[in-house]
Amino acid sequence: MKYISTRGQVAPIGFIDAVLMGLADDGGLLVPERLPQLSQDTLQQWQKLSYTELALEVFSLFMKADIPREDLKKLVDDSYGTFREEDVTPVRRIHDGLYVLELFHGPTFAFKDVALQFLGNLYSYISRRNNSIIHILGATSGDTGASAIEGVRGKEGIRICILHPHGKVSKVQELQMTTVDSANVLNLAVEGTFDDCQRIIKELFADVEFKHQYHLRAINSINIARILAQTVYYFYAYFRLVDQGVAGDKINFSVPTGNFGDIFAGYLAQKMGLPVNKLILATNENNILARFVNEGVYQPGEFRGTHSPSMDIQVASNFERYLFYLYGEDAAKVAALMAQFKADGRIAIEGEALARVQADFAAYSVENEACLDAIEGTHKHQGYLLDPHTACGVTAAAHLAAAGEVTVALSTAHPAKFDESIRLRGIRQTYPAQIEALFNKPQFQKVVGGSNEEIKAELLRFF
Ligand SMILES: Cc1ncc(COP(=O)(O)O)c(C=O)c1O
Ligand SMILES: N[C@@H](CCOP(=O)(O)O)C(=O)O
Repeated sequence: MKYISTRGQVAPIGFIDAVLMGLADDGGLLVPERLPQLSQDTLQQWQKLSYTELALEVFSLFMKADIPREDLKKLVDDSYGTFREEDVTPVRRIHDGLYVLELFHGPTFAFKDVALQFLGNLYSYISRRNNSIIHILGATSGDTGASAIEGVRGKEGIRICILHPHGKVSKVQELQMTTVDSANVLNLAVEGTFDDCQRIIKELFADVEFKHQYHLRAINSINIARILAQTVYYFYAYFRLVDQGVAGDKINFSVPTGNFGDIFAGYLAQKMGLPVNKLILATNENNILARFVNEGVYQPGEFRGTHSPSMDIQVASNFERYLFYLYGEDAAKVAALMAQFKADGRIAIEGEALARVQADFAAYSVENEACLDAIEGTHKHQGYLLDPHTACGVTAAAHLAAAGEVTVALSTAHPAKFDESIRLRGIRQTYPAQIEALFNKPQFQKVVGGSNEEIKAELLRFF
């Protein structure tokens, strides 16, 4: 399998080169040259596989030309061996129409671990195999940073610098990132929003000379490995519902969305042949993506601090990957649209293209109080505690799933990570021991203003 850029100016490259390139050198994003098409027979054979067996099959489709199967198996086993549940991503029934796919049983209690445990091990593997230097630069609204740091802390040949918006992540997220006392970890707390952090790293990656000179690598979902790893649990969830005899022909997935990575993984799974009815896109009040689906206008609005801070995102990285498929893999069209977005700050579509978007996704923007209502209601009536991001997905499903449809809501974080929001409705929870332990540890982070030059200087000192 080769990988190409959404903007068409990168010659096809193999999987390992795609991982190392991160952001495509022409400013676009890498995607598989062609998507595998799964037959009914293959889906039937996969039905009985464990999570790790399934991951190995899916990964093989995309990576087998670059990584021998026994090495890939070891990477998969090591990555998912750190999860607290044997099932890795178990599915729980909330009621007949609603199931929750728990993606938070990894080391940092968020769905990011599913891809980042793998990517951390993969970087280690590449570093050993190619004797290459891995300097990771990432931006986070809280979960990616903690997960990426956990994936590579103390690993030889790897250094990681993470930018997070100062004071805009939850206390547990901040502690998870900043209590890691390791010489290969640098936390920069930027005076700004997540969008500022993401813009800075993208501009630094776009400086191809700088990127190559300092061996900069990405762990955000601009890295295609992240998306591919996240497709696995859509298949796994579907198979578990089939086991329980509730899947019918097709099921809905409801996905809390910020950077458009997680739902884009579901979109790819569907394009590969997974029987999906509706892909429900849930946003919080930072609702650029819901407005795009419902009105056809992609334009950042005013930043809102919400109860689901990890989704306080205006400019969604993976949107460009979706445009590529929306316009029939026409890279010139994508390049023109992204140039227009850079110049005008908006993209507007209508007619047939908008109809295609609305066939691909149903979207709902969840207001702050509605998010808390869902947490309180589900806790009271079903005895299940949702985190605020998951609560956005559950709320969107309640609005957009039709009677008789079955929806799997992706549960992207453990509620303990967002106790500030949950307490607002008088709910008291007990922290898992690993999270409780964080409160007694010293923190290591540097607050920075956030100009590109300042960040560059920090990187040069660190790398
Ligand atoms: C807990 C949580 N839920 C949902 C999301 C949204 O995922 P994505 O950015 O892949 O759309 C994020 C991060 O963005 C997150 O950390
Ligand atoms: N919510 C994310 C934002 C970064 O998204 P990514 O999927 O591109 O890494 C976070 O927790 O950092």
